[in-house]
Formats: sequence, C-alpha cells, structure tokens
Amino acid sequence: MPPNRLDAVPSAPDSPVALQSFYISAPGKIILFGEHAVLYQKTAIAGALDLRIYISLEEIQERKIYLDLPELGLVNEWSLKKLLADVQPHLDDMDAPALDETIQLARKLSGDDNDDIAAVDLAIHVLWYLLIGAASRTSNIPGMRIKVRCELPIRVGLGSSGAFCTGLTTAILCTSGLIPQPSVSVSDGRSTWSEKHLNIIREWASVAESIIHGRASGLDVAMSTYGGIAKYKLQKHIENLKCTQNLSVILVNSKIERSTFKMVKIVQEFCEKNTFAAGHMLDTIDSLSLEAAAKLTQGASGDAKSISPDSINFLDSLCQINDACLNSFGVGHSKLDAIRSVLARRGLHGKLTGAGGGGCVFAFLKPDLSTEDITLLKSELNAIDCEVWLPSLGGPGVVLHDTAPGVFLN
Ligand SMILES: Nc1ncnc2c1ncn2[C@@H]1O[C@H](COP(=O)(O)OP(=O)(O)OP(=O)(O)O)[C@@H](O)[C@H]1O
Ligand SMILES: C[C@@](O)(CCO)CC(=O)[O-]
Repeated sequence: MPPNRLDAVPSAPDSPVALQSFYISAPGKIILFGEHAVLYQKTAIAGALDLRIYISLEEIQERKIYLDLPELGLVNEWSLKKLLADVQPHLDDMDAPALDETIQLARKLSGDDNDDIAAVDLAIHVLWYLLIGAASRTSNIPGMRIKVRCELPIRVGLGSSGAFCTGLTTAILCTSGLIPQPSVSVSDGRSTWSEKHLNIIREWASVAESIIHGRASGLDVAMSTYGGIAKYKLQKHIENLKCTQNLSVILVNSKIERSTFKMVKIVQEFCEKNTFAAGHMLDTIDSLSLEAAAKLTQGASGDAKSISPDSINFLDSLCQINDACLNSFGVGHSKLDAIRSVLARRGLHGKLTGAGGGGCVFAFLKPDLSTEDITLLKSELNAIDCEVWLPSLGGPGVVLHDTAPGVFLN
C-alpha cells in the first residue's frame, strides 16, 4: 500500500492488500453572469448548486476496471493489465497530463477508435485520460468498480460535465494514492482536501473537461472543486466571494438538451463575423460581472443579510442586459422565451445560464414575492413542461463522504 491511501475497509481474509471503497461527490453550478464571455478572458460569477454528481469507487481483487454510468445507459469493463502494460510510471510531477499526448492512447486503450464520438464515449475518454495520467506516475492502480449517480440533469447548463470530471479525477487520484486523505472537515460526515490538493484536482479535471467541451474555461470545474460563490477569470486564481446578501433564485429547466461544445462554436462564429460589436458586448458582460460582484459583497461582512429590494432590482437589470447579449450571440431558444414570459408576469427577469441553446433559465427572487406567488409561478412553469427548483447556492465543492450517500442505497 502506498502512503496516503484512504482508510481501508476490511478486505477478504485471503486478500494480499486491504481494499478500500469510498464515495465522492461534486456539485453542479449556476453561472450568474459571464458564460461564454469567460472563454474570451472576461469575468464570470457563478455559484455551486446543491445538486451533485456522486461517484462510488470500490477497489477489487480482480485486475479489471468496471464502469457503470446508469444516466448514460453504459456498463463496460476493461482489463487493467492492458493499461499497466502500455503505461509505466515515468513522471514524478503532479502536472495535469498533456491532452495531445494522452487522448490517442486513451481512445486506443478504451477500445474506441471510432470517429463518431458519442456522449458516452467522451465520458469513457475522460476515465482513460485519468487512468493513463495516474499510471504514468504510479504502478499502484488497483482493480476497481466505479459507479456514477447524478442528481443533476445532464446537458442543460448546470455543469454536469464539470462535476463528473471533478468527481472522477478525485476518485482516480485517491485510489492510486496520488492525493492523501482529505484533511478538512466540511459538515454532515463529509470532508475535503487542502488547497494544494484541490488545486491538483482542479488542474487535472479542467483538462479532462476539455475532452467533453472541446474548449473549456475551467469555470465549471473550479466551482465543482472549491464550491462557494465565486468570481472567475481565465488564467487568474478563482476568487471566493464573501456574499453579504442572501441570494434566492428560481431555476427553471426547459428540458431542451444541447451540447456545450456546439454552443461554444456558435458564439465563436458570431465573434469572428462581428469582431467590433462582439468585442464591445464581451466588455459589457465583463462590467456586468464586476458590478454584480461588487453588489454581492458590499457592506459589512458577517452573517449574510436578506437582500434589499434595491439590490435585487439592480441584479435583475444586470441579468436582463447579460441575457440580451447571449441572445444576440445566437444561443437563445423559443422555449427559453416562453419561460421568460412566465417569469416576467411576476416582475422577474429570467436569464439563461450555462451554454444556452436550451438548458436552464434562472431569475433572482424578489423579497416581496409571497409563498403563494412562488407556488403559482412553479405551477405555471410546470404547465409548459419545465422542471423548477429553488436551489441553495454556494455549498461545498468536492467532498469525500464517510458513509454511502442516499443515491447508492436504492
Ligand atoms: N452522470 C454522468 N455520467 C456520465 N457522464 C456524464 C454524466 N454527466 C455528464 N457527463 C458527461 O458530460 C457530458 C455533458 O456535458 P455538457 O457540457 O454537454 O453538459 P453540461 O455539463 O450538463 O452543461 P454545461 O457545460 O453547459 O453546464 C455528457 O455527454 C457526458 O460525457
Ligand atoms: C459556455 C461556457 O462558458 C459555460 C458552460 O457551462 C463554457 C465554459 O466556460 O467552458
């Protein structure tokens, strides 16, 4: 056993090493301001969601890797010998493995040489990218059975790919002993890692996520790793915002699925065709994010206070401007327009969140809305076939659970 392995669970009496099982989860996110613009060096503001992806990893005696992704309808297995024969430990740093060098081998070893890459293949490539990265640093890769469960809807802008990559990266780094036991207690029998190890998780998971997105800003993975509500800019360290105001949002899923990869291309084409106007729009979005961050953190620190009607009106108008820019980029959808109309009848400005083209809309809830108003609003949105949440924002990032989370119990 290498140093730093997680607490082992008792193994079979004749087993040569103690095998461990563990559960990891990572949150999805809502981007409040700055999606797409963040890929062009502009500021974004996002919050971790209380909807998470859960990974169960059980080490096994058999020299095999089993992967069960029920949400994608995949059950698959590979021989571990194949990995260990092709990849020997030769690196002693913890830099994220370079994608160009790893991805071809990941496709070969996972048995997927097909040019037509489906969602499920991308998830498998992520696993193999991580396995090759770990095997390049240690031969201590056990046989394992991995199962992923998801509270987050997939492909609707809530960061399922970021949470998947963050959770899986953490599980593979833990099982190969490349990161130690988490040392920071969170709450409810959960713990997380020191900043040094979270930074390693984030770097590996960000590269892994670009396998899915093509080009990823790393925002989703940063939220899944560190949690909280944060201000983010490419190539700058993520800044956790100490919010002085309690934020309540309504989150509406149009149930129109789309690929972030395609939406990023649409915006890129818009920016290439309309260089001058796009430049100003991106700068505008940057200012909106900075103004929102200033509003969220203004005033005395301490326990967050109920947000004032003036602050909510201000954030609401920032949402309206950001949403108009996103629609001009070409990532709107008629179902999102229908959601906005329902929200507008209660005086709320809905803004799409995530890559757009479908997916989710959110709005800041005004303090004067009664419980009855919110119930009515929910039923009007349900009537146009939408899912509605009143999520809590800013919870923990990636954590280890000390007991099996509920999603694995049924
Ligand atoms: N539960 C899961 N099991 C396996 N793979 C998953 C799971 N959730 C997400 N993924 C991977 O992430 C991909 C979805 O990524 P995509 O970026 O299109 O959507 P999203 O992350 O939900 O939205 P956004 O990036 O806009 O927030 C899936 O195709 C799959 O490869
Ligand atoms: C559209 C985008 O800005 C957000 C996707 O959740 C892409 C990215 O940041 O990688």
